[in-house]
Amino acid sequence: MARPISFVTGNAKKLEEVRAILGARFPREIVAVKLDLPELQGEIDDICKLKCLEAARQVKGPVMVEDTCLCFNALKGLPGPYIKWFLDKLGPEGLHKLLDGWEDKSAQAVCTFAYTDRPDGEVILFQGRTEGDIVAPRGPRDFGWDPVFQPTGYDQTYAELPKPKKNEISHRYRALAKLAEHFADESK
Ligand SMILES: O=P(O)(O)OP(=O)(O)OP(=O)(O)OC[C@H]1O[C@@H](n2cnc3c(O)ncnc32)[C@H](O)[C@@H]1O
Ligand SMILES: [Mg+2]
Repeated sequence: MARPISFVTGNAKKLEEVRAILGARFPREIVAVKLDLPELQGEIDDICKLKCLEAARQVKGPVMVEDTCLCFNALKGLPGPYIKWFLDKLGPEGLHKLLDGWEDKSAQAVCTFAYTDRPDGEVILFQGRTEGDIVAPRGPRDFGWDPVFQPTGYDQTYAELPKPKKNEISHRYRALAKLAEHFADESK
């Protein structure tokens, strides 16, 4: 039996969604490790790789980490990986206001999982992307920027959509589908 994978995150909501999306079909056991890892500035792939290697150093075994970006097309992809700090300071209303001067309200939610089995190992990335628009906040405020992100083709925000629906179309779902495929092949 392959060793369990530690999912290292400081975000309980991410963990809840990962568990709901992967469900019982996933061939490896996932163990949650609550650590707020440092994130370097830079491009998303590099941020994820370094975060993953740091997690492996601390956990000393197979780990996965995840980084989520919210990229406004009018702002050439910003806030991107810095969305956490923008959200902390501006709140959902402020995120929507950032685009006041722009006609283009489109955005992409991007989720990148990184996996490695040891601190000096290869890091594999799995990325998922969902397109949408930034709207005035609607719906419950229990998870990040969900109230301002309305996925393309829907008239509800992520926050308003029933959880199982979000988990069928989300950036996180799409990234986890790739990760699950990788581990399904590995276990054959
Ligand atoms: O410990 P980690 O896994 O890094 O957890 P974090 O909360 O620091 O998460 P990120 O560094 O990836 O920053 C992403 C920000 O976007 C938020 N976020 C992540 N996924 C989201 C989702 O599906 N819907 C809404 N907000 C989300 C999250 O709360 C953060 O404020
Ligand atoms: Mg973080």
